[in-house]
Amino acid sequence: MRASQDDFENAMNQVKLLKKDPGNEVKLKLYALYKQATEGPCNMPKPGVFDFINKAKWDAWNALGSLPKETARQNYVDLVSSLSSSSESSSQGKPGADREQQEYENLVVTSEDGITKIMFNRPTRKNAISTQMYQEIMLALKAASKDDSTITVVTGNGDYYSSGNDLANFTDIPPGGVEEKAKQSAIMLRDFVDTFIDFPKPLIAVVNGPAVGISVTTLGLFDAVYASDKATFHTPFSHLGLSPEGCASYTFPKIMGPAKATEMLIFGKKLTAREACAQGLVTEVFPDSTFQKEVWTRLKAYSKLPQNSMRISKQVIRKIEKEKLHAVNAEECSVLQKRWLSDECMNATMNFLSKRSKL
Ligand SMILES: CCCCCCCCCCC/C=C/C(=O)SCCNC(=O)CCNC(=O)[C@H](O)C(C)(C)COP(=O)(O)OP(=O)(O)OC[C@H]1O[C@@H](n2cnc3c(N)ncnc32)[C@H](O)[C@@H]1OP(=O)(O)O
Repeated sequence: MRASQDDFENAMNQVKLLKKDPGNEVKLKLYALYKQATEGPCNMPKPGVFDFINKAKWDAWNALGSLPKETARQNYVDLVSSLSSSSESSSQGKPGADREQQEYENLVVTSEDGITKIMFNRPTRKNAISTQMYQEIMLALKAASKDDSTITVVTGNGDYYSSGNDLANFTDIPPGGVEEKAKQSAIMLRDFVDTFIDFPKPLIAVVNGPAVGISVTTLGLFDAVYASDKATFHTPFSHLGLSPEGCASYTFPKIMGPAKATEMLIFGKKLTAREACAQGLVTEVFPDSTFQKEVWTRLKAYSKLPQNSMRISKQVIRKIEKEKLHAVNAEECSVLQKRWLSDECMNATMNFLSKRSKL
């Protein structure tokens, strides 16, 4: 049966009631189907390359070609119905699944044997960190800081640990324009990094594969970093017209000395896991074939150590640096707010997003 105009209007109202943000890709699809259903094929002039948000909308609408209005209306209703049912089922909770703490879109968070594991879960995007994922990581870390686990582990699902900031974050421009986006992003980034600085328990990175950008810089704020020998560590900030974040401008020179930090943070030299270990960024490297088994055996043993003692020792070790780290974080975010608006950064991002050029 074809969707009626009433079904279509009901679906439009349902969209506003969704409990979970469906993400940019789905929102673009909804926009395109709505336009096609109400106006027919896209006949607007194509927006300029720097008009990111309108160009993305135009592309999505234009991609529907000559799809009939009735089919677009039906597809819109079907899509909203699938979103409504998945958001209902995820808000109902899962009886018996008490180890899984909360549903996240981009993370899998589990607690077992005194260990809370926060796993990045966007393997098809190499675990690139979307705006929503930054928020989810902050929420998961805040929850882990209060739960009864003794240690917290961050790792990645799939072949990458994380490819860093999702460069599509640059396309989601709010009505206030790109300056407003840069301002909001600087606030978000500062909160994100503050969450790592203030994390009260032993925080351990299990780096299962390559790490890029912010997923590398934040390692300087972890208490231990275990890496597979397949992992690499890459901070291509100059290539992207950017500057360091995650307190790396302070932690990296401190960890590896200014000369080695310069090679990474300014010249974008990619380190192997063994090189990163020799520089002190990584605690220990394991052969990939035995990585998971060896690391988790070790972590399970560490998680049995007295909880309060570990927490207090971390506090003693980190206390003297905390204020400094917060100041460094604030400064890095303020510098980045300007870098994001620079031609160097805009061109590098556009280059990646249009040609998918690799680092
Ligand atoms: C106006 C102001 C807005 C500011 C918003 C910023 C908010 C906070 C910023 C915090 C600062 C952080 C800085 C950084 O992290 S810098 C590092 C950014 N990362 C990159 O530049 C990596 C880009 N990716 C790549 O170079 C390659 O994808 C990679 C080498 C990682 C893997 O190559 P490979 O060939 O093995 O795999 P694919 O490229 O085919 O990847 C599969 C698909 O995943 C997509 N992908 C991967 N990484 C990213 C990414 N970081 N952002 C967006 N998309 C990514 C890739 O495009 C493929 O997609 P398709 O299958 O659709 O082509």
